Amino acid sequence: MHWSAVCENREGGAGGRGRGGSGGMLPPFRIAVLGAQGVGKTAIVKRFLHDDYSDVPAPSRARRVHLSAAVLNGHVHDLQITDYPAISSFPVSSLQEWSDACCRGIRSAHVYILVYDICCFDSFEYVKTMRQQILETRVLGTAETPILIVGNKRDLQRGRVIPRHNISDLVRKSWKCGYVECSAKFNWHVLLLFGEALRSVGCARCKHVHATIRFQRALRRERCTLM
Ligand SMILES: Nc1nc2c(ncn2[C@@H]2O[C@H](COP(=O)(O)OP(=O)(O)OP(=O)(O)O)[C@@H](O)[C@H]2O)c(=O)[nH]1
Repeated sequence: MHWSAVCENREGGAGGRGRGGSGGMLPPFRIAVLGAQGVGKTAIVKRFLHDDYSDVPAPSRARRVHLSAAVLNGHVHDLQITDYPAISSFPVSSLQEWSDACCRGIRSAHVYILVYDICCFDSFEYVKTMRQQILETRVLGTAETPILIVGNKRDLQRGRVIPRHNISDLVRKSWKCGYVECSAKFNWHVLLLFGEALRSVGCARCKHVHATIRFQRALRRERCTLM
């Protein structure tokens, strides 16, 4: 068994066409990355896709859609990772979603990655509110969309504003969500968090082995190529 990933550099506002419809490939996993301004959403995505990082802040005004593909046990899965700017609220209806260009596609994500900055209390409050709004706007009777909470800037651990165990207990035990702390700057646990996200989507072909382990194994064997 192996896990490797090949990521393309197709980016844009409209999302483009995935490869899910062709050649019998599976439909794309849509991953939405949300969080308050400056928490490091773009840095995380950039680190994951391009192994690149910059200390220069570049505030996003529009959402950015990245298309990539993961090869799982010989099957190609399209990934659509959307890096959203800090939205003021989660759209309550499809109409609201489509009337705000920043929010397009947000309600149909397969997994939400909610990022906060471990040194910024307000950014955790943002995540709390966003999670609540996602739960409230979910269409009744539909399957739950997994939510992964991510504490970024782990390298600034000394400036942490809420003890890790408090957050992790709340998130894991009460919210029943996954929790990962990472540093986009130092590339700590970035791969792990995307592995968690994919695992939570319930990828049929990776349910027996933790997706993260596959990523890491693949990387060790140099089977994972990020272009
Ligand atoms: N120390 C440290 N700084 C980080 C880390 N990740 C991001 N940053 C810095 O935080 C700032 C904001 O990062 P962005 O990736 O632009 O944050 P964002 O959430 O995409 O911001 P908006 O798009 O404006 O909402 C930049 O100066 C980054 O260099 C990290 O892991 N550690």
